[in-house]
Amino acid sequence: MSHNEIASFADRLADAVRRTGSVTCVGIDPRLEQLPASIQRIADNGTLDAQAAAYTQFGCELIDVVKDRVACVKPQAAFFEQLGPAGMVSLGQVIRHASDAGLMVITDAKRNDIGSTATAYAQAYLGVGEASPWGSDSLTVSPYLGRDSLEPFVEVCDARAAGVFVLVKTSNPGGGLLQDRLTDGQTVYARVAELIEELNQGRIGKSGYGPIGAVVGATYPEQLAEMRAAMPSSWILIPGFGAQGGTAQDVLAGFDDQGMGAIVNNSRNLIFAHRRPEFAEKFGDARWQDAVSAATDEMNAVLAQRIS
Ligand SMILES: O=C(O)c1cc(=O)[nH]c(=O)n1[C@@H]1O[C@H](COP(=O)(O)O)[C@@H](O)[C@H]1O
Repeated sequence: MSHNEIASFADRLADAVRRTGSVTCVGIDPRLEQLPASIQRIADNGTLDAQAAAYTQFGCELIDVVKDRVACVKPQAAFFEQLGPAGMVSLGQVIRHASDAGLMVITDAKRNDIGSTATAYAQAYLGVGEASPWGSDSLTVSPYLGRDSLEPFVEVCDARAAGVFVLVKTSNPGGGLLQDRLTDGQTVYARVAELIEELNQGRIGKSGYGPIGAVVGATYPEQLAEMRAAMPSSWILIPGFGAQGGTAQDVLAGFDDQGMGAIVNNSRNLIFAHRRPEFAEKFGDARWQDAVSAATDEMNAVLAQRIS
């Protein structure tokens, strides 16, 4: 399929959310020691290649479990990079499997650099089908290098119907050291939001959203409300739900009045659901896929109840 024939990233994400009735994003953050025993066994010989094979198997099986339950997945590049070249091949296989399964893929690699280098990152990651070697619908990026570092991503988003999620207000406790600083009477994160809103102008699709999304943590509900208002044209990726303490109540302010415009990531509490006491007893390690589906259904239900 040519990228010229496909709808914009923002519109495809809106369609996927509507089709699945889910705003959950399943974070694919594999950690060897937390994988089910049947998957860990693949890595028994202790090599990075074997561990990468385990990550591929886990990622693909996980995708098969959630593909009809959620709109999108977010593979976390760090865990794959940690394994060297074999891990990067595994990341590519997992992205491809998700895309083939009809899921929207956000590759979480938090990339960016000076403009000319940013172009290379954008070309590498963005665009499905034959458009890019990684084949992601979207990528997380840092705004730290300024507007000219984001513009190459915007150009590639335009050319390939792709999207990015720019770090605005991150979920970690220390993010405020820089993000909350006041400059000209405005926080740094609010200045980033202003830039995102500017970049989306002229690019807004029928969903009402543009290709430049924002990352705002579930752990900062007040700032999430502030950012929803500041960026009416921006999809918000909300991480920090579950393991980091964010609740359904905390993420409500990220949605528009149609219950759209935001997706809520959960990694550990979904993908390792077989380790959570309430699911461990019922399903155990051997039925880890059932634990993932139960945890995903539960998160979908809790969010749907609050958002509607
Ligand atoms: O960009 C992200 O997705 C991200 C931004 C942020 O502010 N906080 C944050 O936790 N993340 C990512 O979201 C995932 C959260 O994982 P869990 O805490 O296991 O749900 C990890 O892959 C983080 O790298």
